[in-house]
Amino acid sequence: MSQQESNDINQKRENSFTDKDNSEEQIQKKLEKSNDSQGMQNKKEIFLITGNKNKLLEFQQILANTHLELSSANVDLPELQGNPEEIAKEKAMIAFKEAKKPVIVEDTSLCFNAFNGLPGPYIKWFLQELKPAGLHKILAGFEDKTGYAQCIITYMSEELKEPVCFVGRTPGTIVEPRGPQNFGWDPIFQPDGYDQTYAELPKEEKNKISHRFRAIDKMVEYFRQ
Ligand SMILES: O=c1[nH]c(=O)c2ncn([C@@H]3O[C@H](COP(=O)(O)OP(=O)(O)OP(=O)(O)O)[C@@H](O)[C@H]3O)c2[nH]1
Ligand SMILES: [Mg+2]
Repeated sequence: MSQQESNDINQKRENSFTDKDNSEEQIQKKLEKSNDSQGMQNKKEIFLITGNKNKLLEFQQILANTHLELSSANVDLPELQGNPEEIAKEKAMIAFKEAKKPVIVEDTSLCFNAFNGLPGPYIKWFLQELKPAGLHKILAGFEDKTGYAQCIITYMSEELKEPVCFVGRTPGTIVEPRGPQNFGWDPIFQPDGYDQTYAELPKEEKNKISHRFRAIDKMVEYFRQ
């Protein structure tokens, strides 16, 4: 990477922390507030930074009966380009630098096999412009409608040289939208073995088989040791 490219990336990071809702001061306030929820005993605290309310809700539901106690801060972290693991690791490094304490972040991909894994980590921007129905339509010219949902949770702390990743994948098919439209691409993702989409499934069912559940399960094991 050239010096200029490296400067540009650093500038992008600086800018993302000086947006009006995301100034360094605002972020520090949010992070300090989250420290108030400490003081739990016999439970290990994990600190999640995400700007996505629905993700946070699923984390809370899935972790409810585990030895992990979740606290969180609502910050939409910058995401650089790269493959899903690179993006997730970089996101964790930025989060750790800001939080100055052990932190987890999560990055979700929706991958189409006909597109060799794209849109992948860029699904957020595709979804924003095309909506779930348009996402299904872009596969019209392809016979293969299969894909997978992937969640990468990344943990970073002072003891680690680099972030640790926990990857969860759920295979499925991209279908016409069915079910409530309140969470992302849930209405177009039908997991293998089910005739309902993520959106149509009761939340308890989604949380037993989802990409997020599978990644969280690996993380819970890691923290048990
Ligand atoms: O139907 C869905 N079921 C899910 O289980 C799910 N998990 C994430 N998403 C969406 O996929 C994109 C990921 O981007 P993403 O990982 O960068 O998330 P984000 O930017 O919203 O939050 P964060 O990065 O602050 O944590 C965003 O559009 C999310 O809304 C989901 N949609
Ligand atoms: Mg994001």
